[in-house]
Amino acid sequence: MTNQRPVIGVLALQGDVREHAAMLERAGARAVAVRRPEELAGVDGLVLPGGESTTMSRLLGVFELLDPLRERLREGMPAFGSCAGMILLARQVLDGRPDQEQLDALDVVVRRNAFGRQVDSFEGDLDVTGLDGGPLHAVFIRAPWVEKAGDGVDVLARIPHTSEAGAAADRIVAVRQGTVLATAFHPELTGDERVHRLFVGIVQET
Ligand SMILES: NC(=O)CC[C@H](N)C(=O)O
Repeated sequence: MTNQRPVIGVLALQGDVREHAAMLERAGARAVAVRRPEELAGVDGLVLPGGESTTMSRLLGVFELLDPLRERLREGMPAFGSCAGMILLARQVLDGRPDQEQLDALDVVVRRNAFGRQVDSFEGDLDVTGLDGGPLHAVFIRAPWVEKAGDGVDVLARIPHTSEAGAAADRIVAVRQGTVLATAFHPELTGDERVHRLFVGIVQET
């Protein structure tokens, strides 16, 4: 579907739905909210925003989206998960709730609230593979990190070695596996739509 304006859904159960939609529009897509299976059926790709992965996992069940979403991901629908969205897309979560559901669309193990309770939120500049135009300013909010990535997963960004990084230095915070993209941070909050552009490009190529 190269060169067309793709229709990209934003999972609208929780989180920065409007912000993601605005960034997608700026990046050349048409954004629609997805809350029902019929809405999911009509999109070319899906953004899963941040929020609380335990709650979002429960709401996916309540809104009867869990099976249709798994099915579309299995069929290759492109998806971009930010923060809690990254957790949902992962194969496995550490420090999650035993009953939280995984979509298993990314061959990664993520650690929830990985940066520790003292570090609720922080910001920093990251080099992200595939983004032109210099480092990306990234906002982390009770963020996960990728503890382990499978062979088919491209690591796009890691926490840099700085004096304050401590045990977080080198941790993986952005990944791509085929048509599935995920960031531990919130690119919808900084006014820089490069990550959304990358995702719109993935959808157009699919
Ligand atoms: N900003 C976020 O999405 C936070 C994620 C949240 N800590 C979770 O476990 O799902």
